[in-house]
Amino acid sequence: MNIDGVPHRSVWVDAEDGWSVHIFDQTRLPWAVEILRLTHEDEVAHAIRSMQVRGAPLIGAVAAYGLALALRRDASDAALESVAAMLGETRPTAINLRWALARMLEALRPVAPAARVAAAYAAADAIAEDDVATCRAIGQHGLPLIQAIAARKPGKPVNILTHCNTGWIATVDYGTALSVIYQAHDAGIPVHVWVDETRPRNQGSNLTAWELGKHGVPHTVIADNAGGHLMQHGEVDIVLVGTDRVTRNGDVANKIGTYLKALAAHDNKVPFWVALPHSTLDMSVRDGLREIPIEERAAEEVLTVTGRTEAGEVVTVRTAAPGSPGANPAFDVTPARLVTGLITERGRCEASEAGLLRLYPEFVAEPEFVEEAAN
Ligand SMILES: CSC[C@@H](O)[C@@H](O)C(=O)COP(=O)(O)O
Repeated sequence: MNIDGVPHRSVWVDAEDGWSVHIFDQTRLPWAVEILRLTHEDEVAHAIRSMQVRGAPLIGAVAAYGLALALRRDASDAALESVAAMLGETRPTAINLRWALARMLEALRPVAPAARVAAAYAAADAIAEDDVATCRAIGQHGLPLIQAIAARKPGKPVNILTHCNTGWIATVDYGTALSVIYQAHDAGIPVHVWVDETRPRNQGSNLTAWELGKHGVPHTVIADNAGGHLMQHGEVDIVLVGTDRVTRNGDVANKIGTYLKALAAHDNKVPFWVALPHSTLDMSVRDGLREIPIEERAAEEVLTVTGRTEAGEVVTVRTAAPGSPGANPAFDVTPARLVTGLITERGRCEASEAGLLRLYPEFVAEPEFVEEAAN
């Protein structure tokens, strides 16, 4: 995608030195577009934990480059295993992190230490390129859903509600749910996006709104609690979200609040679609509610809010009553029964084991490799 006409990806290797890794500091957006240069796996771990990089596919790709950075100093078997384990612990819910590290280990374990650095950059590049192609294809497979709604209401915009940030800066490029929206907008379909602000980290009002604005997509930021009301009044044609992990039976882990949107959509007969790349599938898990680890983040994120003053200063202020404790589960699980369907790079399917196996027949046998990567 691009920022003010300049093409960008969300992670890239420095073109001059050929090894350091660049990301956008997403904790600074939308107030400032700042690029960080990462040179050490500990900086990568910090970037993931502190959400300088975030979004399931992006944290996988950045972790892969983090492993390559580490191997430059020590390419031994022991370093390979310990750094992969360390990076795998940085965030628990998005399976893409473990998927990417498992793929790196699979590629690098058979390679002699002397050849590992080049192989690691090649494997990380392959993960990034795969994500770009995958996310582009997700948009293409989602586009007919928007076209069909547009055909039913000629001359009027298709109203899409989305949660969190699923755009190009949450992936390597294009995005997941937002890839569908970008491609619909680029195809000339009038769309309007209801952007959930997505408390407590405000990925919607900070990042999705910024992305959509830069791309010229009409949108409106709403409080997280407004979606049900809008659906009751016919103001939402479709809900499109991304996900951090989809289980074998089609349960969907995503940013906290997604489940409530799915319930409201179900009650109002609004289609609720989930866009995902193959790297988000966890075919080793059958029961999302019980088996997916839900990240618990600092209560401070809930008790405070960060914004920019009129004078241009970015400040964090306390909004909760002094002394009140907070709780901050960062994800929830939407049961498959509330999901209209899944949009993947291979096409669309129902959120069920049968639907997923139709698109991904290679998973007929249950894999175990994903959890292995973190051990
Ligand atoms: C890239 S789309 C799927 C998800 O990663 C996205 O919706 C999301 O929940 C991101 O959470 P975050 O905590 O900002 O990393």
